[in-house]
Order: sequence, then structure tokens, then C-alpha cells
Amino acid sequence: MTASEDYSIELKNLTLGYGERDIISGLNLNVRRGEILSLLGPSGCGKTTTLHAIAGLIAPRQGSVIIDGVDQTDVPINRRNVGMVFQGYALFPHMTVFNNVSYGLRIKSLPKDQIRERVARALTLVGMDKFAHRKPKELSGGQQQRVAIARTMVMEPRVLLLDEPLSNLDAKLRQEIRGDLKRILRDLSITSVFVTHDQEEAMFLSDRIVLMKDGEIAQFSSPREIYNSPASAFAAAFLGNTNFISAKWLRQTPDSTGCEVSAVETGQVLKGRSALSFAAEQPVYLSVKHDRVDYTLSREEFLALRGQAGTSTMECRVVDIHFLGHVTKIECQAGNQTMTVLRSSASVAPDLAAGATIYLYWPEDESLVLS
Ligand SMILES: Nc1ncnc2c1ncn2[C@@H]1O[C@H](COP(=O)(O)OP(=O)(O)OP(=O)(O)O)[C@@H](O)[C@H]1O
Repeated sequence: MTASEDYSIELKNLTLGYGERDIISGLNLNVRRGEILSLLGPSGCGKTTTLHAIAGLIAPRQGSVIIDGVDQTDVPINRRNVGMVFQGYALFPHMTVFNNVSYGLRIKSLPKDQIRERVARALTLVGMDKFAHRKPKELSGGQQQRVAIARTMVMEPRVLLLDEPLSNLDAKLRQEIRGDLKRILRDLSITSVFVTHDQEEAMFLSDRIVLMKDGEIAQFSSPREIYNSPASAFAAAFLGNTNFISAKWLRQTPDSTGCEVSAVETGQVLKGRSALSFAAEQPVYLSVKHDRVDYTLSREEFLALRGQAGTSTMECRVVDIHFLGHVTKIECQAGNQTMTVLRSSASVAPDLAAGATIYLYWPEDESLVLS
């Protein structure tokens, strides 16, 4: 196989913009055949603009969009055979579900029995086969979005582009539909590019995530890799659940990626991992996930842990406790340094309260130095 045969979509040196402004410059990105890829990033970083360039809704200023090995520059939108699902369902309100889903096929003047068969298949796929005769207003938001997906899938697109398709739904429905969506996309093995600013949604749905910042790729990897090994403080913060201990770089240690930093607030020397070396005293962050930090309320145990190789410790004061059902979030402080601990609620002492002294500890190799 050549590289092009491995990839459904190739963005080559793509520059996109509006008016005077370039939003994306020189973007290179390959989407593997059949994968679900998310474009994730804060509002305004260029996710939708990139998706629109794949669809043909915006012309590149430079570079090219290649689908199935063919440069799409001169291919009009209606010939790209790209399916799009947006956050607004945009169903025709006066038409039944069947007529909404069959609309594109009727425009193409396909034989009636073929239309019936394809619509039935698409509605079954999204679990809406029993609703073919309803009008959109007789459906819930989630059901309408399923119909919108069926309407796109019935055209058998080569690639599927989804722009925040779940954002109009309430939290519970959103979780339910995203499970269905993942199953549908996997069953069909259709190459899908999914725009979201919700990191959990991106991790749940994607094979790979493109994390974007200011029109550039900040990190491009599997959800697990980005979550566990963020390449920057931005990536760690965006993926969430991370403590950032303000520190100054001290030195690398003899083991391959080991290093030492000095915590600004407590003056402690803390050990961690770093792929890079920094200049002495350079401000850095020692990052450690909320759920990797454990705690004890016993000073004796703390003193024993403090002397233990491979363990970092920090004495803090409890500021607030948030009970979230199966987990409890404990907000702590050491001077101006805030720390969050996320533990299963069953393991949190019921008498733990704001103001208590708490001793945090975590494995040294769980702390990453980032800038
Ligand atoms: N039609 C337009 N004309 C001018 N500027 C635009 C247009 N559409 C988007 N922009 C600008 O381009 C930048 C990128 O917008 P884009 O919609 O791609 O971001 P996004 O990452 O999808 O954001 P969001 O999550 O808010 O949808 C933003 O600064 C936005 O204001």
C-alpha cells in the first residue's frame, strides 16, 4: 500500500483564513482509513475552519485537501461525497422522518424500492426504524439527532464530518447518544472527523486526537497517550484533572528521564520525569494528575512516606471538599499552591473537613515537568 492508500484524508501544507487573517497556516494532517479522529481545542482555535476545508465549504489559500488519493481543489462540494452532521439538526419540519432521510436519494432520482431499502437500513442503524412516519416536532432532541445522522449515512459518504453534533443535547442524553454514535461509526468503519471542545467526548469517541491551539497542532496522538503523556502544560491543562506545581528547574538526574525541580511555594525539591532539559532556575510546572495523588491524615505516616524513595509528599491544608457521587474531590493548599486530590468517595474519611491538615503523596514517576 502507498501512503495515500492508508489515508482517507490528507491535508497538505494547508493555509486557511478569512479576510486579511490566516487562521491555519501550513497544516499537515493525515486521517487513516476507517478511524475516528477528533479535532479538539479551545473555542476559536480553527477546528470548524479545518472541517469546512475538508467539506469544501472554504477554499484553501495554499496547500491541498486530498480524499482517497484525489486532490479535491477543483471538486465541488456536491461531488466530494462527504457527509456532514452539525449541532443544529436542520431537519425539514414539514416532512416525516422517512421523507427527511430519503430526501437526498429522491433528488438523485433513485428507484423507489432502492430508496425504501436504504432508508430502512439507515433508520435501523440509528434505532429509529419505528419512527419513520413521525414529524421532527414529535421527536426528542436525541431522536432528531439520530435522524440527522441517518439522513447523512443514507448517502453512503466516503468520509463523515461531525461538528459538535451532540452539543445541543442535555448531559445524560449526550452520553447515551455518543455511545450509539461510536457503535455506528465502528460498525460502518467509516472515516470520521469529529469536532469538539469537550475533552472527555474526544477521549471516548476517538482513535486519535488532534489537539489544536491557535491554528496549530499542539499534540496528535491516541487519547491515552495525550492524557498520560501531555507534551505541554497546555495539553495537560486542556485534558484536565491535572495539578500544576509551580517550580524552578534544578537538574536532570542520572536515570534516563529523571529530574529535580524546586517547588516555588514550599521550597521542596521534588523529583519527576522530563523529556527535555531546561536552563537552571527556569520556571516550569511539575504536573501530576488529580487521581494519582493520595493522602493521609497521619503525621507519622507522612514522615515515613517522606523518607521513602520514589514518593513525593506535600503538607497541605484542606480548603474544600466536593462530593461527586462515586468520587470526591478534595481541594487543598500549601501557601498559594493549590492541589486537588480525586479519590473514590468510599475511601474518603467522612470526618475530613475544611481546615484540616492533610498530607499528600504520589509516585515520583507520575510527575511530569512541563512548560
Ligand atoms: N466566516 C468567518 N469570517 C471571519 N472570521 C471567522 C469566520 N469563521 C470563523 N472565523 C474566525 O476564525 C477563527 C477560527 O474559528 P473556528 O470556527 O474554526 O474555531 P473553532 O475552533 O471551531 O471554535 P468553536 O469551538 O468556538 O466553534 C476564530 O477566530 C473565528 O472568529
